Amino acid sequence: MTGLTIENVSARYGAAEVVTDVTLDVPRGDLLAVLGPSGGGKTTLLRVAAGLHPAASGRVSVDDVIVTDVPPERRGVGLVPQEGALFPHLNVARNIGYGLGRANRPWRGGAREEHRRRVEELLDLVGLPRVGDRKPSALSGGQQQRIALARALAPRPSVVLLDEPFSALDAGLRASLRADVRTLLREQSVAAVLVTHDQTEALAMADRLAVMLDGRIAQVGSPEEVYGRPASVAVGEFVGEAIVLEAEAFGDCAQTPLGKVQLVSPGHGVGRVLLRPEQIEVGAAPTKCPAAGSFTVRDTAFGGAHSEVRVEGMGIAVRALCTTLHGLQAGDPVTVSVRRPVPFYPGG
Ligand SMILES: Nc1ncnc2c1ncn2[C@@H]1O[C@H](COP(=O)(O)OP(=O)(O)OP(=O)(O)O)[C@@H](O)[C@H]1O
Repeated sequence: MTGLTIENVSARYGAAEVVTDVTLDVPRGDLLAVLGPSGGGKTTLLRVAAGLHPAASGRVSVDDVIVTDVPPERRGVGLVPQEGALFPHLNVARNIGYGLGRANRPWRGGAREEHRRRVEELLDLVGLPRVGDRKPSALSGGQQQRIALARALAPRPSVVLLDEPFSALDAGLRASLRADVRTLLREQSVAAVLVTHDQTEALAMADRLAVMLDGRIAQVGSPEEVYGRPASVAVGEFVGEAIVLEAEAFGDCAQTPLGKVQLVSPGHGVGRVLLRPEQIEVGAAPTKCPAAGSFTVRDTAFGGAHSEVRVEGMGIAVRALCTTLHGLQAGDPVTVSVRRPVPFYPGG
């Protein structure tokens, strides 16, 4: 199943290149999340894919057809922009109808009936069957984004591009809407690209995750790969909380302030390792003869499924996420170890 292919695409505003040599491939039914800091070029990349901004070089294909020079409405690409995407003066049905491209065209044969049926089908699809007559202002933020999605899906595109579609919604609504949208996009078998700077959203929704830093794709992989084996410290620090420690590697292991750690692939010499708070295991230290170089608890915070223990020692302070606090309290001596192998990045 082909979908969207972006090959060696660069894009500029005047002399400034903001997207550099990007290559990405999104099969139908898959969702690729593009995650990156503000100003990294994510929106510009989407606009190039949608045909709303010219590529300075490279090419864009939809279902194996090169569309780099095809106008937006003929590319088979739907766009769900950030908030405020609906026309306020049109009711919901007409907003969706706009996506069907009926503007200024006469009705012929059963076209009117067919159009009405498709709009109803789309309203059902996004779970809002009875709001066709309402104005967008009479809908909640989440409902408006569902309608924006229905409008994008109306002409049965091969590709749907979503530009921070949930950014205006509160956390609870966001979580439920993103699960619904994910299911819907998969059922419709479209190739979807979601642009976001929200790591949780990207990790939760993506089949594959691309991290975009300074206009370039710094890494593409499954969410687990990118989170667990970031290609660089910069990627690791952007995708989730990172603990970066000085290290000296000797083969499969490295010496760090948290003791000896196992490496995901062999390394040598000085550099850094990157780990996640849930990889740190904290245990009560023997009180009679505590080992030299042990750690003490700075503070704890019970958090239900995951509690937080902040420990300090050996000149560093780290935050560990644990499933239980084991009765630990501030000032308690503890031992600290690292679960699972960690990536090593050579260099001072
Ligand atoms: N119309 C424009 N004219 C000139 N420069 C622009 C224009 N739009 C964006 N830029 C610049 O291009 C760079 C990339 O912007 P872009 O909006 O693609 O980034 P982004 O990763 O989507 O950011 P955000 O997450 O804040 O939306 C930024 O430096 C931005 O200032």
